[in-house]
Amino acid sequence: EIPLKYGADRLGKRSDAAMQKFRDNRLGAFIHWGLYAIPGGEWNGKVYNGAAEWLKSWAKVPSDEWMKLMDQWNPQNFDARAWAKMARQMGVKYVKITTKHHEGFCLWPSKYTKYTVTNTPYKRDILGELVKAYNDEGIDVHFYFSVMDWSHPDYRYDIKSKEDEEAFSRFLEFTDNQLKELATRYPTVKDFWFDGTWDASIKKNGWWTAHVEKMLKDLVPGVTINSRLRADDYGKRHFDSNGHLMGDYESGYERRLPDPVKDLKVTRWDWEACMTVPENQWGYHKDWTLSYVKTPLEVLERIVHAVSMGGNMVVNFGPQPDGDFRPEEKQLAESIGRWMKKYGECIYGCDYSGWEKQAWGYYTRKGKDVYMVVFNPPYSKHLVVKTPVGTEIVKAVTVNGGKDVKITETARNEYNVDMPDKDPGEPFVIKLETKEKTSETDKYRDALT
Ligand SMILES: COc1ccc([C@@H]2N[C@@H](C)[C@@H](O)[C@H]2O)cc1
Repeated sequence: EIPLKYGADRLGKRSDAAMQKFRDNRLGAFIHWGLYAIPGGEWNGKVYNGAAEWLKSWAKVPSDEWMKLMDQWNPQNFDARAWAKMARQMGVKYVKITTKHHEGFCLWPSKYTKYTVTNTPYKRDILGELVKAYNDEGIDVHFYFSVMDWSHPDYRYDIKSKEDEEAFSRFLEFTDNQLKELATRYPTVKDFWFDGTWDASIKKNGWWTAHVEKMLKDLVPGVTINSRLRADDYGKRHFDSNGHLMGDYESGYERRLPDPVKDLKVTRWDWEACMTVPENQWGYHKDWTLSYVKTPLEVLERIVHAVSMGGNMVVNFGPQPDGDFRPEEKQLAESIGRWMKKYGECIYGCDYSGWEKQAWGYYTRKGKDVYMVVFNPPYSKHLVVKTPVGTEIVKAVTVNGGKDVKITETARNEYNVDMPDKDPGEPFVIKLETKEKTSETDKYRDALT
């Protein structure tokens, strides 16, 4: 292995209680809320179909002009407790909030910049109110933090001169101060999810990313940090130059998921995916007709897909400038919540089963129980299940019905599991209780070929 000073500081998954809680949570929500919600994708009468939180970039708006949006930041319908109730009803166990996105506007009253909620007509500490409201509902709070900050004169995309070096060193100190502020003002924070860390300037300062991970773990015992923060001695990101994951969980699956057959390697580490409901909108965009918008069923399938491979899924919400949510997002939260209420035991605290995926859907596992989450009912009316050698199915029951399901052994380690006689009309779940096979004589005979 290559000797590294700033590579992975741990091999294998974290096994402490805080990480287990991160893992057991499985389903989270993203909140992308900032000045970009005010224009909602439109600038000077032109609607841009790129991601709304990047409008400043698409419309080439200078930062001082963009920050004038602060004078319009006055979300009169903002109600942190209503947001937290919506999250609880959706069944999310944690919420990741954009404390500061690339634009540099802070949802908390930071002392280190004038670009904060304090200097707006609204004044109030949005982040503080949200942390309290979510925690009061038993929901963990994670902080999204963009290192890249378009509002800061000392930010550099690359380091090409002594001047760059001095400016960026000031910028890294500013960033340290903001992170210490977040960790001390909001000590119940459970995770920092870093973004805006792909530039050469960061890759040339891998030491700093290792320092940030250590600083936050000293300030907030148990806190988790995503892999996207980290760069090693040679600028390698996410995985260090020896191929070891940095940070506590892989965070590269943004608007995409690992293939359930070809990418089984991801089951070796912790990972968390995040997704948008339109094709590519994180912040509020006034016109959702510009791209395909996923149905609740399509969102649900992605949630189950992630958990079936040992990952978490974070579903994004882009609140309106008035502080309320658009109807499509309220309906999505309700719909997912109704399903989670009935079948959530196949999600929370579940992991990769190690079983071979079948066409009808996905497996998840909790201890010796394996869940079949059926999205595609077969014409044969039988759900084919292949168990690993040495594992046998003792019993099958419907989740949210508790009805026994008939299983027929059809070959060695193969079973037909009957479909419920009444079509549930929605993705449904069968729980398989398994046990390790006693060594009995095997009545099956392989063909001689
Ligand atoms: C250059 O490509 C991107 C794409 C998305 C992002 C940000 N990551 C997502 C989680 C959102 O915050 C999006 O703005 C940044 C750069």
